[in-house]
Amino acid sequence: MTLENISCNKSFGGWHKQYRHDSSTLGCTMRFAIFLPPQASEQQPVPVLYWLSGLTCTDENFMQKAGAQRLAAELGMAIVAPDTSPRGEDVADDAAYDLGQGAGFYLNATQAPWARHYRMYDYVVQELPALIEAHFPVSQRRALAGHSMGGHGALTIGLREAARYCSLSAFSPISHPVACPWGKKAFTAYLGEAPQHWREHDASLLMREASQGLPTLVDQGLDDSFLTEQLMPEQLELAAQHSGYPLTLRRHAGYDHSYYFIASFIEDHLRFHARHLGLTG
Ligand SMILES: N[C@@H](CCC(=O)N[C@@H](CSC=O)C(=O)NCC(=O)O)C(=O)O
Repeated sequence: MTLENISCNKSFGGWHKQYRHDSSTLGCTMRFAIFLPPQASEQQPVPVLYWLSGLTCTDENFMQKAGAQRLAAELGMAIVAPDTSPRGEDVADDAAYDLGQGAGFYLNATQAPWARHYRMYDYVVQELPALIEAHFPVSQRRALAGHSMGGHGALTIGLREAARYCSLSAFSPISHPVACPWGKKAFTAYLGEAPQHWREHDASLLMREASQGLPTLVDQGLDDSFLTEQLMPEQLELAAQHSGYPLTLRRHAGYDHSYYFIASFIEDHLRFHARHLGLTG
């Protein structure tokens, strides 16, 4: 598998780099970003936090706006940020911001015209970590986090693939997509109209049935314009209470849906993951 390096910037003693590669899972060329802390070496492979971004994002939003590099460098944690969908002229798309390119919803589509390329679940779970672990000085200790659509991705993937991760976190996740407009629209297009095929992509439904769980931190701003109609964190909370899932859900007065909110609390998420990745006590 060939990786093409397209940018390289020193940051807090480590390196922020972007790469392009041909994805066999998605059938297109993909871009991702990686932050490697100064500690990373073949002798000392470091654990990795995978960050899944939200609607309209690329690999760049988190890396440029969240302000995670200083602490990741201190903790000795790599961060990988993939794109949010397959990309390219021959990849199906939609004019709306919440479907198609930039809106992959971290699932494997089953419906035409999406099924050919939209396989972000397999890309995030299998292809990307295999690529990262083969080419960079990182260990197989992984954590998963994300924002909004990416929070939905982090929670649903972590709930279904618990053996692959040490911890999960999310900012403002789409917590109950089977019941919100973003989720219903995307799931109808990608998975078809039958809601029984949607269940395994709904964090609240998965959490409700979970028999064991990963330590999970969720932060939600109370001035988020998407809170009531799209995000529904209370459904996640009810599900965790039902199954005894180890969820910590925090609500923050005055914060909205933006990266200003993420930047305000990213330190807590990195320290939370560092504990569960074995970097700190
Ligand atoms: N109405 C906006 C919607 C796009 C938006 O708010 N995107 C969020 C994620 S929303 C859920 O997944 C985001 O992270 N944007 C990028 C950023 O850098 O802030 C629109 O039309 O764009």
